[in-house]
Amino acid sequence: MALRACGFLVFRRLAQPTSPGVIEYLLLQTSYGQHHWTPPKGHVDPGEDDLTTALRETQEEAGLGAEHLQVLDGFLQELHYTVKGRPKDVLYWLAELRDPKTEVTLSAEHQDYRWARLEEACSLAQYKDLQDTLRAAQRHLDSQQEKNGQGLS
Ligand SMILES: Nc1nc2c(ncn2[C@@H]2O[C@H](COP(=O)(O)OP(=O)(O)OP(=O)(O)OP(=O)(O)OC[C@H]3O[C@@H](n4cnc5c(=O)[nH]c(N)nc54)[C@H](O)[C@@H]3O)[C@@H](O)[C@H]2O)c(=O)[nH]1
Repeated sequence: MALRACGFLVFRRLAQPTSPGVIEYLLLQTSYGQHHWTPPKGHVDPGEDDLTTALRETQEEAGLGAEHLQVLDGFLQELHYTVKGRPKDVLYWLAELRDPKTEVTLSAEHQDYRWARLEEACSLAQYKDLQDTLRAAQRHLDSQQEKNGQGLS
């Protein structure tokens, strides 16, 4: 059976005095293995539902709880890759940090974090499937912004 993990592409909007808000995505760098960068996510516990896992892992790994996050409707991406010969399914929702100044608090699983604009986030992410997911998130946010009559950078 495939491993299953769930998490959030957490983003924040930084208000700009002369231009529309800049979007930054939260990535965490693991303190083990290849020190890869990943959005907050983790394995689904037995009997746990996917969204609860995403919230729990984001609280544990970044110190951001449901009260800090606005989960967006209409965005859910599923990644499928292999870890040590075993298939793994990873689900990401998109969530906005309500107050962009909220501090991130790491656990021992991660050694660093970065708020990164799309291109930097894609460069940190390394994996094409995660890069595609970040780009899909940006398209989703851009299209929402267009509907609301505002531009995004
Ligand atoms: N000491 C040590 N301990 C480890 C290690 N490994 C785990 N632990 C322990 O596990 C706990 C974490 O448990 P949770 O938080 O519940 O789970 P996750 O959040 O799911 O975390 P993981 O790290 O298990 O899973 P991934 O991020 O998926 O990385 C697995 C591999 O997949 C590749 N990979 C990663 N992302 C992508 C992607 O987007 N796209 C593609 N295509 N590939 C990707 C990459 O090659 C990577 O090496 C830690 O506390 C450690 O105790 C390790 O190597 N050494």
